[in-house]
Amino acid sequence: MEKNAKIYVAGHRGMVGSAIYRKLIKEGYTNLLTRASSELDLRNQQAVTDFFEAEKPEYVFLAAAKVGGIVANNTYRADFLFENLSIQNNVIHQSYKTGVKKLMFLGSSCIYPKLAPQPLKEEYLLTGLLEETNEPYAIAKISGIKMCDAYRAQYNCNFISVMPTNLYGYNDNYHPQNSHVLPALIRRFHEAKENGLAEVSIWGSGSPLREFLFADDLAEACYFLMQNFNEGGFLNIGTGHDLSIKDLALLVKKIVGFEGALTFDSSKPDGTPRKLMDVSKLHDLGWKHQIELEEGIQLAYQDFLSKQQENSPL
Ligand SMILES: NC(=O)C1=CN([C@@H]2O[C@H](COP(=O)(O)OP(=O)(O)OC[C@H]3O[C@@H](n4cnc5c(N)ncnc54)[C@H](OP(=O)(O)O)[C@@H]3O)[C@@H](O)[C@H]2O)C=CC1
Ligand SMILES: C[C@H]1O[C@H](OP(=O)(O)OP(=O)(O)OC[C@H]2O[C@@H](n3cnc4c(=O)[nH]c(N)nc43)[C@H](O)[C@@H]2O)[C@@H](O)[C@@H](O)C1=O
Repeated sequence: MEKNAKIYVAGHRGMVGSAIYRKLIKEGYTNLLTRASSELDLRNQQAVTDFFEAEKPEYVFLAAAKVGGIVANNTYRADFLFENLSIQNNVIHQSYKTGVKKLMFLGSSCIYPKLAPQPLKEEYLLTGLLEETNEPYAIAKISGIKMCDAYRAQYNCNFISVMPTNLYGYNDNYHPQNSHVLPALIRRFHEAKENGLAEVSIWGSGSPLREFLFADDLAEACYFLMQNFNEGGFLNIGTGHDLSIKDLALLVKKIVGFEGALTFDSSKPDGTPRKLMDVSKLHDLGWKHQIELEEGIQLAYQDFLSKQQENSPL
């Protein structure tokens, strides 16, 4: 990508979009295009058409989506399907219509079958039933991959797809019910420590295994792949290591400095037992993560605390 290329970062205010935006600024890109959802609702087909015709970006990072944890996915099933299909249909189609040179679509590790062999290889897609709690979101993400491939086949569009594992980092979503596990635990342990609570409740059994990649590492991978990956299908992006939710909780507990006990709330869903990404294709291309989990959680906790002090919305 030329340094003065017009690059649209869709979702630039989110955790992933803001990390990609920071990376592009650091690399000296001077012509970045952004819109908040309040300025441009990507579910609105006419608004997206008008925007692309007026702005004609050359490159697009599609990091705008309706995103949330296991309970949010299972509660707002229709919204996760409709909003994500609308956003990606509009952005991918208008990218084709206006001649975008390259687009990156961000999917998620939830696309894989619930009980696929581990670690998950890209070829395991659509080889089994999906995890029920996030099936709508997964169907939308699988559709995004297939749409990029269909536009490559029919219109020769260079639209690539990447599948990140669970992410965390700066500007994460700390909503008590709708967030993912890692930010949820940072907030819950912090508030328990501040309020002198005796125990903290962890959703589910604590037995599921999850892999976590720091969002700025993901941004590095997205930048690397935007420069070096020009094929159909998709690539896993992760660390290649996972841990149990119980061990994650004990790590967050230690970092936050909460000294009470853990309890496990079996009324909440465990979701997929494990979804460790096979990242050998990405490693073979020459990229590997840099930020390990303990350091990443410390960085995320500092960001959480700074936002608390600013009283900015969590
Ligand atoms: N977080 C995670 O663990 C993982 C995330 N991903 C993927 O990464 C991408 C980004 O996720 P993440 O950064 O965590 O999500 P966030 O919720 O932090 O950010 C999502 C962004 O999408 C924008 N957005 C949502 N709806 C609309 C809309 N209707 N019109 C315009 N913009 C909209 C929001 O804009 P605004 O702020 O202006 O409202 C927001 O900035 C998604 O594709 C997600 O599937 C993949 C794997 C794991
Ligand atoms: C990225 C990925 O993220 C989601 O899938 P998920 O990984 O299952 O999501 P999660 O982070 O919410 O849960 C992981 C595990 O953690 C346990 N857990 C414990 N305590 C809390 C807790 O307090 N909050 C949450 N959210 N989970 C908790 C929880 O019970 C589960 O066993 C989907 O968006 C999916 O579509 C997707 O793409």
